[in-house]
Amino acid sequence: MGTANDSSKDISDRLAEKHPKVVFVLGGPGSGKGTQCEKIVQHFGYTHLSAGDLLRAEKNSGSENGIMIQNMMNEGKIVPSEVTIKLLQKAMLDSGNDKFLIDGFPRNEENRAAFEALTKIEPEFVLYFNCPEKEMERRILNRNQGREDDNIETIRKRFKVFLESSLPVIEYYKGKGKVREIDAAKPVEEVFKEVKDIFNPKVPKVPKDENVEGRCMCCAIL
Ligand SMILES: Nc1ncnc2c1ncn2[C@@H]1O[C@H](COP(=O)(O)OP(=O)(O)O)[C@@H](O)[C@H]1O
Ligand SMILES: Nc1ccn([C@@H]2O[C@H](COP(=O)(O)OP(=O)(O)O)[C@@H](O)[C@H]2O)c(=O)n1
Ligand SMILES: [Mg+2]
Repeated sequence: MGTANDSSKDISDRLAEKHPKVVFVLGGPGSGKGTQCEKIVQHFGYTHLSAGDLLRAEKNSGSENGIMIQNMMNEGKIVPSEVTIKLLQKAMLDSGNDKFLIDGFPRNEENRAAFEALTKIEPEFVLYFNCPEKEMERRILNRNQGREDDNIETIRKRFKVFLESSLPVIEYYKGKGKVREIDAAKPVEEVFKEVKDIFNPKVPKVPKDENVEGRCMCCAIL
C-alpha cells in the first residue's frame, strides 16, 4: 500500500516529466503581484498560481488543514511548506500548461528549500516588485476583497514577516543572478511596461542593407 511519501514522490515525478518553466513572483503584501500576474497571463500565456489564493481555497474547502491555514493567515504567518507545495504541484499538473507564474512563493527559506528538494525545479528568474511600505499599506487598505488578513494589525505582522523571512529569499536569488527587480510604486501600466521588457527582451536589430558607404554590413566588416 502507498504511503504519503510515495504519493508526494509520484506527483513530483509526474510534474518533472512536463519540464515546467517557472517564474517566481515576489514582493511585499500589496506590491501588485496579483495585478501584474493577470496581465502577464494575457500577454505571455503563463498560468498564474497564487500561493495565497490556493491556501484560501483549501481553507474554504473544509479540508482538515482549514483551521490551521486560517489561524496562520490571520497572524500573517507562513503555512508549512508541505501544505503549500502540495497545492502548487496539484495545480500545475491539473493546468495542462507548462509555464507558470508562482506568485507569493517561496516566502521563506523553508518554502524555497522544500520546493527545490521536492520538485528539483529551478526558477527561470524571480520577478521582484519593490514597493515602499506606506504605498503597500495604502493599497491593501483600499483593496476591498473582503480578506480577513487585510486589517492594519495583520498587515503590520505581514510586513514584518516579509522583511525577516521573504527578503532573505530574494537575496538568495540575487546571489544567483536571477532577480529581475521592478519599481512597483508606479501606476499599473507603467509597472507593466517594465514587466513586458523582462518577458520580451528587445533584441537589437542588425541593420540589413545599410551602412555609411552604401555597402552591406558583412562587406563593411570584411
Ligand atoms: N501599480 C499600482 N498602483 C496602484 N494600485 C495598484 C497597483 N498595483 C496594484 N494595485 C492595487 O493595489 C491592491 C493590491 O494589489 P495586488 O495585486 O492584490 O497585490 P499583491 O498580490 O502583491 O498583494 C489592489 O487593490 C490593486 O488593484
Ligand atoms: N507561500 C505562502 C504564501 C502565502 N501564505 C499565507 O497567505 C497569506 C496571504 O498571502 P497572499 O500572497 O495572498 O498575500 P498578498 O501578498 O497577495 O497580499 C500570507 O500572509 C500567509 O499567511 C503562506 O503561508 N505561504
Ligand atoms: Mg496577491
